[in-house]
Amino acid sequence: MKELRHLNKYFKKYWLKLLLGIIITIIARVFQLVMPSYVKNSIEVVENYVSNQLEESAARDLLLEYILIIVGAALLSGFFTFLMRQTIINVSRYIEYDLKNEVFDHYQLLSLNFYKKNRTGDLMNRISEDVSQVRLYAGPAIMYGMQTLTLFVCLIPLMFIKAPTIAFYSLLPLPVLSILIYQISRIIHKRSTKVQEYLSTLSTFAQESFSGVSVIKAYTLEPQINSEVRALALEGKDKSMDLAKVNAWFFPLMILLIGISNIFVIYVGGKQYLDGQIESVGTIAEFILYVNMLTWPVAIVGWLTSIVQRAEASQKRINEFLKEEPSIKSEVAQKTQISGKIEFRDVTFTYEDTEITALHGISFTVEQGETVAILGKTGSGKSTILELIARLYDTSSGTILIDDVPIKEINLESLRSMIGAVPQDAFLFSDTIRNNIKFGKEEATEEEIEEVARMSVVHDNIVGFTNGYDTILGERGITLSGGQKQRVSIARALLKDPQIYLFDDCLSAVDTETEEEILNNLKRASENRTTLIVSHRVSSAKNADKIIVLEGGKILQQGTHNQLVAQEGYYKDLYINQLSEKEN
Ligand SMILES: Nc1ncnc2c1ncn2[C@@H]1O[C@H](COP(=O)(O)OP(=O)(O)OP(=O)(O)O)[C@@H](O)[C@H]1O
Repeated sequence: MKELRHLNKYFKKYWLKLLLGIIITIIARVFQLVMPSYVKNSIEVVENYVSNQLEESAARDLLLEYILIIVGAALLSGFFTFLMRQTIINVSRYIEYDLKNEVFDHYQLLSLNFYKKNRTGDLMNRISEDVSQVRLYAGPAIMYGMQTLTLFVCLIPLMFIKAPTIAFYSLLPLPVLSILIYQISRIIHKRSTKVQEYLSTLSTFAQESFSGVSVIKAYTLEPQINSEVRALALEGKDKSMDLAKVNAWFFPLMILLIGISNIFVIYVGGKQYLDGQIESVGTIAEFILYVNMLTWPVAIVGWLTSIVQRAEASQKRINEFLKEEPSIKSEVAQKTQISGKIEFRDVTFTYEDTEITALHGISFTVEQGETVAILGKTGSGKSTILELIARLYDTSSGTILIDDVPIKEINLESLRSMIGAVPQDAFLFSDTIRNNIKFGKEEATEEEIEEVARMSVVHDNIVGFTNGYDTILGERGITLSGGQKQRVSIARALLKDPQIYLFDDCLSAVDTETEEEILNNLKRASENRTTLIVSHRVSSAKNADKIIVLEGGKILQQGTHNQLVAQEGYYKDLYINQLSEKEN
C-alpha cells in the first residue's frame, strides 16, 4: 500500500463526498437487512394461520403490512444504493481525472532524453491503463469494501444471535469462496494482461502496415504481411481462449458454493426445526436470504484483494515517472528579454543514449540580427547546434551564451518563447491548417495568418483546397506534400515573430524557384532577427552573412559565400556541383 499513499492528497481533497458516500453505503445496507426478518415473519403468520392460531382477516392484514415493509425497505435500499454510486464512483472519476492531468503535466515538463528512454506505448499505458486500474481502487474498491464491511459487522452477529448453529454451518463455505475467487481473479488478471499485450502488438503491426501500405504494395509484400497478421491473430486467439477458460469458472464456482451453503442451512435448519430447537420454518427462509446476501460481498473480498494489488502495481509504475526529474530545468525564475546574439564557446556535445559525440569543441559567434548558414555532410552535427540553442539538451562541456549570458542562466520559457524553430521533419497536428499555423500565436488575426502563409508561398495551395484554411490535416483529413508541410511549418514560425529563427533544412522538399522566393521573403521577415539556416544547398546559404561548414562535429570552413568560393574545399566543390546540376 506504500505506493497508493500518493492518492491520499486526492482523498483529502474529496473527503466530504467520500464520507457522505460511506454513510450512504451504511444506510443502504441497513435497509437491505430488514427484508429477510420480515420474510421470516410472513412465513410465521402463514404457519399461525394454518395451525388456527390466527384469524384469516388478521393474517391477511399482517401479511399486507409485512409485504409493504419489505417493498418499502427494498425501495429505500435501492435509492441509497443509487446515491452511493453517485457519490463514491463520482469521486473515483474525479481522482482519475486529476491523476491523468498530474501525469500529463509532468510528462510535459520532462526533457527529450526521457522520451527517448521510454517508448510512446509505455507513456500512453501509464496514463490510461494504469490510471484506470488505480481508479478501481479509489472507487469501486472503497464502495464494495464498505458495503462488505457493513454487512459483515451487522449481519454476522445478527445471524449468531438468531440461530448460532445454522449461522456457523451456513458461513462455513464462504471463506473457501473468498480464497477461490481471489485465486481466480489473479489468474484472470495475468491472462488478460497477456491478451492485452497481444492486442497491442497486433494493433501496432496493423497500424504500421496501414501507414506503410504504399511500400507494401510497391514491394508486393501483401502475402507476407497477411501471414504475419494471421500468426499474430492466432497467438492472440489462443491467449483469449486461455482467458475464457478461467473466466468460465467464476460464476459456476460461486453458484456451487452458495448451493453448498444453502444445503447446510436447509439440512441443519430442518433438523433443528424437527428437534424443536427453532420455532419457525421461517428462520430457514430467513437464513437462505442471509446467505445469498453474503455471497457477493464474500466473493468480493477476493476480488478486492486482487484489485488493490493491481492498483498498487499500477501506482508504482505511475510514481516512477512522477519521480522523474526533468534534466533541463529553468534555474532562473525571472523572465528576460532576449535580443538574439548567440555564441558557442568550445562546445562539445555527446548524446547520452547513443554516446555519439555530435559536436567537438565548436566555437563561433552570431551577432544579433545576423543570418548564418550551416552546411555539411549528413550527420556532421548541424541539427545538434540548433537543438542546443533551443536548450533541448545541455552541452557536455563548453558554454553557449545568449546575449553574452550563459544559456543556463536564462529563464527557459523566455528563451524558448523567443525562438521560432522549423524542424527537419515538419510536424503538423491533426487539426485545421489555420490552427496549425496559429500554434505559435493563439491570438493571431486572419490577416496575419494569411500574410505569413503568403510569405511562406503556401497561401495559394491552401486556398486551392475546398475548405481553405479550415482544411483538416492528418489522419482525419488530407495529407500535405512534403514541401507543403515544410512551408506551413515555416508560416507557423513566422507568425510567432521571434528574435531567433532556427530553420533546419526546411526547404529541402521545395523546388529551387520556390526556395528562392521564400528565402527572399524570409530575408525581409527576419530583418533584425538572428537567423540560423541549416541546409544542404548552396542556394539557401549564399546570401547569409556568414557560412559555417561542419564535418564530423568540427568546423571545417567559415566565412562569407565570396570568401568560401575563393578557397579550395567542401563549399567550393559543393557550389560547383550544384551549379552544374542547375545548368544541366
Ligand atoms: N536524438 C539523437 N540521439 C542520439 N544521437 C543523435 C541524435 N540526433 C543526432 N544524433 C547523432 O548525432 C550526430 C549528428 O547528428 P545531426 O542530426 O546533428 O546531424 P546533421 O548534420 O543535422 O545531419 P543531417 O544533415 O542528416 O540532418 C549523428 O551521428 C547522429 O546519429
